[in-house]
Amino acid sequence: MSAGAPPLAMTGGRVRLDGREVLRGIDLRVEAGEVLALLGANGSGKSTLVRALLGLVPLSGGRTEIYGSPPARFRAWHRIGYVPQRLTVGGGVPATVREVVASGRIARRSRLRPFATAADRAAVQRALEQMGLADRAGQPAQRLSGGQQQRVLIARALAGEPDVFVMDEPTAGVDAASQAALAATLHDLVRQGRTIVLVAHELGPLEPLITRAVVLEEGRIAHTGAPPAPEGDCARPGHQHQHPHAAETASGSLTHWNPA
Ligand SMILES: Nc1ncnc2c1ncn2[C@@H]1O[C@H](COP(=O)(O)OP(=O)(O)OP(=O)(O)O)[C@@H](O)[C@H]1O
Repeated sequence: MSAGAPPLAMTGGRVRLDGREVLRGIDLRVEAGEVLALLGANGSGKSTLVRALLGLVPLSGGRTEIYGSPPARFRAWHRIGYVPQRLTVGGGVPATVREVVASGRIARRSRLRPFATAADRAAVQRALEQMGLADRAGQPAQRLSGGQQQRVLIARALAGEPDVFVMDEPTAGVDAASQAALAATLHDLVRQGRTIVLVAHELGPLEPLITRAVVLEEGRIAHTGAPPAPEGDCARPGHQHQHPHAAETASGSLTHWNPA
């Protein structure tokens, strides 16, 4: 890990899946304190990109670094909180909501401190409360609804108190009240200087937090620029944010982007 290296940096990143090039030369550097939204149509490569940034999908070309280290050599995983698109923990195992959320602390364990501490328990409880799950802590996670399970995954990442959150569609299937709770929680984290990368189709209440938007099209970065500005019609209550203007570049508006 090199001092001053950005949290995430990919250069010429390529990913091939089933013989098809899904990412085609991605240059993306995420600076500390940014709140980056990855936008784009279904299948444009957003999930693959966040997974590749974390080394969960191997690159077929280019390179990617986490705090200056290739993923295979990166060790400080407690600095990274990943919220995958779907529940991937507890499959077949009747883990409770609290157990799943507590698993977010595991990367903080060490040989010297192998057991859960009071600080671990407090962080888990705080994360459960932030995501409105405290009264469901003892329930099997598998029996929760899709939106509730998504909140469990967010709480798991929050519990780890990472420096960087990488969230793949954190608001998908999550009700309005929980989206607002997530926005408030992320707002606090941003004020504390945390870095957030999130994939989204609909930014909803997260929109004011976004500092940069990157739009993917068929595995390439088509546009990058300022976050959507809620003005005029967009400021109307109930406006459906489809955002063809989602990422206005300094050099001009992004009129070509049409979300699927
Ligand atoms: N394991 C895999 N094997 C083969 N192809 C895959 C695999 N995972 C994803 N793909 C393909 O890669 C492309 C990009 O998928 P990805 O899930 O990254 O898109 P996305 O932008 O996140 O889409 P969505 O908005 O629907 O979540 C798609 O065409 C998809 O079919």
